[in-house]
Amino acid sequence: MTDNIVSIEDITVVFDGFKAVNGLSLNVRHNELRVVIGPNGAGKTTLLDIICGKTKPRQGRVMFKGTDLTRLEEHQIVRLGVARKFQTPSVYEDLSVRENFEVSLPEGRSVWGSLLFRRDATVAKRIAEVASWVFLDSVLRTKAKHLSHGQKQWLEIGMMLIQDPALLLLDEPVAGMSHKEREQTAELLKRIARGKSIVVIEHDMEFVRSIAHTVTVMHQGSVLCEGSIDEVQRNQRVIEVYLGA
Ligand SMILES: Nc1ncnc2c1ncn2[C@@H]1O[C@H](COP(=O)(O)OP(=O)(O)OP(=O)(O)O)[C@@H](O)[C@H]1O
Repeated sequence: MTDNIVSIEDITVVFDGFKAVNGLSLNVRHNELRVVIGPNGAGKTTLLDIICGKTKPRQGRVMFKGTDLTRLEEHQIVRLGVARKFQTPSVYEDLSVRENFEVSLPEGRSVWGSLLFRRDATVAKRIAEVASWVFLDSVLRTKAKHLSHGQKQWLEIGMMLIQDPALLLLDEPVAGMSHKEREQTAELLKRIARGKSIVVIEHDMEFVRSIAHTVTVMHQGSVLCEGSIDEVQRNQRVIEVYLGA
């Protein structure tokens, strides 16, 4: 029995002859909050794209719950328990916060367009619970378009949580957030990681320091080093890559 929720094994991705990811291997444990950092173009977003099935590698496997995700379609990967958040928040602007949660529920998806599924007590409880986790319980009736940028980021994280995934993939979740919102998001991610695994791409080193269990540094499509934030910040090759970038 492996302690890893996801094992990325020797992945290579080629775009027009260019190796965006080059023989990359990475393991993420259950209930781990892993941060991936690296200079622009290091292949961080491509890594998340491979796990969620958006990009197919030329070589390698991504093992999750005994299944090779590289053989599955994106919607099948979502159903297995992998949720992805892109850099820009993507919420339904004209729907309220509550409705955004409703359409994200596994039950809501099949009737999308009508919103006619039962608003039973279980659904209401689940929405209230998630709304409170992501600091939106007081704005459940507000249309998403009236939320601040930070609140939209939280809403999207809530829309992932409501599906109860085992693994969350987050691309720069605190971009555009205020200092206070960043602190709240750090607390949120730490709380989520008590029961789920998270892989987060982040540039803000103060934020990274506040959340990371282990930091993976990517460079030119491969893992340059892995360790605690202090270990990677002391690493001579990491310093060279960042100064030379
Ligand atoms: N669809 C694509 N077609 C061609 N090249 C691509 C494609 N997607 C990414 N690339 C290239 O692959 C490399 C890795 O890109 P990726 O977006 O994964 O890097 P990143 O580490 O996330 O960078 P950033 O921090 O700037 O977001 C870059 O050189 C990028 O230009």
